Amino acid sequence: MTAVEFPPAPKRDGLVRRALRDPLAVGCLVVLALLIVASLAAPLLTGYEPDHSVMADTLAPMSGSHPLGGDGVGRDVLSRLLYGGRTSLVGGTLAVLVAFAVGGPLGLISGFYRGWFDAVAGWIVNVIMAVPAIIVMLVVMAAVSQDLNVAMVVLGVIMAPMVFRLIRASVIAVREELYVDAARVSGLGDGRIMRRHVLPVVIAPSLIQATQVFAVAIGIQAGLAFLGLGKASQASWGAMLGDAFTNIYNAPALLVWPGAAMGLTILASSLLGNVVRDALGTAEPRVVRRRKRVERRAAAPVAEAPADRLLTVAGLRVGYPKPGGDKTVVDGVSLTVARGEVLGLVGESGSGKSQTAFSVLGLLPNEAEVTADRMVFDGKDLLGLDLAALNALRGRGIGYIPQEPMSNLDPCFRIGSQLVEPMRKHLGLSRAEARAKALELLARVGIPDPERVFRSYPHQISGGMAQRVLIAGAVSCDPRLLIADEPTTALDVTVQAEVLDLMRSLQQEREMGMILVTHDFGVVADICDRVAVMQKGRIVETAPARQIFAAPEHGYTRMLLDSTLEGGPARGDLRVPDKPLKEVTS
Ligand SMILES: Nc1ncnc2c1ncn2[C@@H]1O[C@H](COP(=O)(O)OP(=O)(O)OP(=O)(O)O)[C@@H](O)[C@H]1O
Repeated sequence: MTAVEFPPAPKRDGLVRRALRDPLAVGCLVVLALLIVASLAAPLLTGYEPDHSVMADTLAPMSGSHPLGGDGVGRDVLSRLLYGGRTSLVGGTLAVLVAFAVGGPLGLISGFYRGWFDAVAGWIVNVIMAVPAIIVMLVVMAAVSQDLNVAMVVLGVIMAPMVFRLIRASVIAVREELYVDAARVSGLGDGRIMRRHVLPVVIAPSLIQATQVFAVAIGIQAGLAFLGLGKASQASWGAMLGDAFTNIYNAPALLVWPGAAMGLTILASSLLGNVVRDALGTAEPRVVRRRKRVERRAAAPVAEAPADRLLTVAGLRVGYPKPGGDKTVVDGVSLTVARGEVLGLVGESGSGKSQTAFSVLGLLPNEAEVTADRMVFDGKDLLGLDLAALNALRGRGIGYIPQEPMSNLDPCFRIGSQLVEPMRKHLGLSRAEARAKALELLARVGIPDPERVFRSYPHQISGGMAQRVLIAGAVSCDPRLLIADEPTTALDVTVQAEVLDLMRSLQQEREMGMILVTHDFGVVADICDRVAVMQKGRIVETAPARQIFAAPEHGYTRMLLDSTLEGGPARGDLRVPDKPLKEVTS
């Protein structure tokens, strides 16, 4: 076994700790905290009510009793500044809360489920965005309420589409990540996938958006108050600016205090958003790789199958709508897998192997048109299963080993937590039991220091290790069928052989059926009992492995074998595999 070098497991700091290392963030937080504390403590810091007017104090200079002087109608400027801070901070917060309460859930659901909900939500959002925001607020303030807080609630609704679009885009990006597919395959339901994999990714851009909405809301609120809208008794920085503007030649200093307070608040919250973005490393958009999702049609009646039959697929077709006519990528595929049998699905790139495997897992994209005469797993009609039943089956009944190990582990979570979660759900184990089983499995798949790997994040282990972790995860809930999609392609040659050995021994020890998708006849010779050869979406030949190597019938199979052998012998003597073959009824 290859020795694996572990870098020392660095401790990942939380967002707050990372942000606090940045002096700019500390400065912004101090400014915002001072503003909040000062406005909350207004009654303690000044003895004047903000709308208490004394004619004698009109444009009074700074003094002991009026530290910032008096305004144009004899009100204490300090008092109005402090109480005005309340109006601005409360208004900004209200707008943020409403925008996220409306746009957040809509964006999450639209991005995650798409379909009709996405279409309807998108339409509503477009309508809201077409409405001129300032006119709506002017109408509301004129006809409904003079309260600036009401205007901020309306502003929140008007800004909700921005939040909706951002969250929807983030969710769409993350749900196309392979580790979300892997979580789905391990049988986790939508709620858990949303909580564990989607929300952590959405939080970062949401925080940045929140600071922007906050800053914009404070600016708009000040604009409304500057125009003279809002209750006369409601002190605000905008109203102070309006008052200062009318006295700009007599007392220009009156502009300074509300202007500085507003500028500082907007600057601090915007800069804080930037710091959060940098701390979370979200400056670059995530790369979208591919997406798989289930779409099922009504089932055909299920016929009796032999007792040792684990999987029957008959007449499977997968097509994708294209402008010039549908593109059929799987065309009438029929195959069977017996208990404890390894079926190799071979063929050149693009022949439809993965699409066939993903059909069984129910992980094809929404746009895929999937039909089959029959798809039965262990007596259960897969075509008739709803999403919840399919989730219960994946992981527990059918395990999946993917092609790209690193992309199938969520970089945000420790390996241990990614192994423990499906076991707790499917096997009903306690956290301690699941942990013990995970450590046992990590040792079983040949990981030299299970405790350490359990505590590591995916980036701290090698590709070969990650594939072993995924194999441990795939068998953790004791599935009866394992689907492995080119499980060694992304690994170097020595590790490939070890991983194959591991898969073979696990398969034999647990008597699992297996579909092994590969284009490598060396792998077929190593592991497979039977082989189905695919070309252009069809199975052109199915035969026991020995027969395929000794006497391939189809010209395409001969061509594939010749091309494999051209560069020299593959692993072992491919034409005469020495392992005993199983008798299989197909
Ligand atoms: N979402 C999609 N829309 C349209 N065509 C698709 C989609 N996904 C896959 N295909 C097409 O389906 C065909 C079969 O793809 P599949 O991934 O099953 O091939 P494969 O035999 O597994 O090849 P490889 O070994 O390269 O993965 C390919 O031509 C591919 O372009």
